[in-house]
Amino acid sequence: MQINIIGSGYVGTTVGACLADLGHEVTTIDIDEEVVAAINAGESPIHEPGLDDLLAEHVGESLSATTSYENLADADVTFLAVQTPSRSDGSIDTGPLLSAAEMTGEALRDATERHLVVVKSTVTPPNVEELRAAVLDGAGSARDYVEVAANPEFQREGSAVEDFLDPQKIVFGTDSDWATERLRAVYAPLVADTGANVVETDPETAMMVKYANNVFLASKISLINELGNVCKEFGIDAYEVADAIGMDDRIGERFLRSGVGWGGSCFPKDTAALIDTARESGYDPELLEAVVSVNDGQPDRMVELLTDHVNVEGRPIAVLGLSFKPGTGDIRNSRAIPVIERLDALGAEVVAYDPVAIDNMRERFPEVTYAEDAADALRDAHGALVVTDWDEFEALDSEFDAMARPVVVDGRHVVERRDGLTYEGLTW
Ligand SMILES: NC(=O)c1ccc[n+]([C@@H]2O[C@H](COP(=O)([O-])OP(=O)(O)OC[C@H]3O[C@@H](n4cnc5c(N)ncnc54)[C@H](O)[C@@H]3O)[C@@H](O)[C@H]2O)c1
Ligand SMILES: O=c1ccn([C@@H]2O[C@H](COP(=O)(O)OP(=O)(O)O[C@H]3O[C@H](CO)[C@@H](O)[C@H](O)[C@H]3O)[C@@H](O)[C@H]2O)c(=O)[nH]1
Repeated sequence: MQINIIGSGYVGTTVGACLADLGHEVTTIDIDEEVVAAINAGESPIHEPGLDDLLAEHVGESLSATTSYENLADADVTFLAVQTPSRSDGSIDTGPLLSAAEMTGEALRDATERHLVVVKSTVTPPNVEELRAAVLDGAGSARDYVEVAANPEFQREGSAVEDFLDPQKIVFGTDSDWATERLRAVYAPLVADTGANVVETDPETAMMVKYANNVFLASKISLINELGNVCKEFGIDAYEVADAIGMDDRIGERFLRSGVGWGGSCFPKDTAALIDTARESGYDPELLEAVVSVNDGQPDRMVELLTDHVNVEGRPIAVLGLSFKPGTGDIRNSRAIPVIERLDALGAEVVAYDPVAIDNMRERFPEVTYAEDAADALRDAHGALVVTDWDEFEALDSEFDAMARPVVVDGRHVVERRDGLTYEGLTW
């Protein structure tokens, strides 16, 4: 099939490369010329394991990128994978996506064959109608040839390629059998390969599934963090407790890693948007508000554990890990941001290190000192905070001996306790 993907960020680039890998002819379209040039050069515009290899294999063959919407109608399906960032009230800013939807509709004005526009971006159920209208209004007199569907994406950053090519479920939200058939055809090679579960429903329910999925996982982490905070009060190791409760398959062992909390471009944004949209509809989602509040408290708790041991004012303090999780350079809503802000407010001199995310964090905090490696950050530091669970932090050992005050607050359960090191786990 011929497929267009509008938006070549984390989702669009991964989905485009993976659909090309499944045998489709894919064109990715982005308004950012640098992003388009990178893809056409076979280089991923983002750090995502496996993506460079897929681009190198398929660019110039079945995958190409452009800034032009001109030939959209030549394809069978157009996916919209444009950003939907949070506004300060928690609602999502659908502006960029609506504008892409309108441009897509306009590009289909001369369509003479049916075309399916699929929303892959995450939008709340009430936003679906707005998007439908934007595409169809854009299409004008060709509107009868165009239909809008939803196909939310469940990939995680750091394992996006693997997640897309081996999904636990695929969700089709459509208004007609024709649209369902078209989505089935897009995913047919993947379903044949993996036997993935396919959920077929309407577009609004499909988007609610996406929100419920993310908010459930964020709540699970906040619950284990709350339990972990109580464990810490009693001198109990929350990881031992989590291992035990995870044996109950009604609870499950995954997503029970307590610590400094959830960040990223999705959990914070999606939780805030669901709270906002529920409130707008007249329902007050108290539990979800508590889920956010527990998460917001963890970075401060981490800094407090350090200040229980050392005076940070005017002293170099190492912050290890800046991305919101390992395997990505993405710092959107990384827990490192409130940690650095808190240290800064206390007058500490932050020395930060991350294997991938330094350039991104430098834009956010240009005044922070960035170290070459973890050993460099730890040298002469009066304390260290481990914020991201990069594998390389597990191997740290004698590097702690070079600290001026060997105190480590571990927010991710990665550092080994050792003689001569004052070690504080956040929830253990
Ligand atoms: N990041 C993830 O892992 C993930 C996973 C599942 C779902 N989602 C959802 O997918 C959507 C996209 O997220 P992302 O992280 O890929 O965003 P992103 O910011 O990485 O990428 C968005 C891209 O869209 C481009 N763009 C903006 N307006 C455009 C237009 N009019 N025409 C063409 N391109 C345009 C931007 O230049 C950018 O490259 C969001 O709704 C997000 O919630 C993200
Ligand atoms: O036990 C855990 C698991 C995760 N996290 C944190 O939770 C955040 C999110 O992690 P993860 O879900 O692995 O990464 P994302 O790339 O944000 O993926 C989530 O958000 C995506 C965007 O919507 C969805 O597609 C995915 O299914 C969903 O897992 C990160 O800060 C993790 O450090 C924990 O603190 N403890």
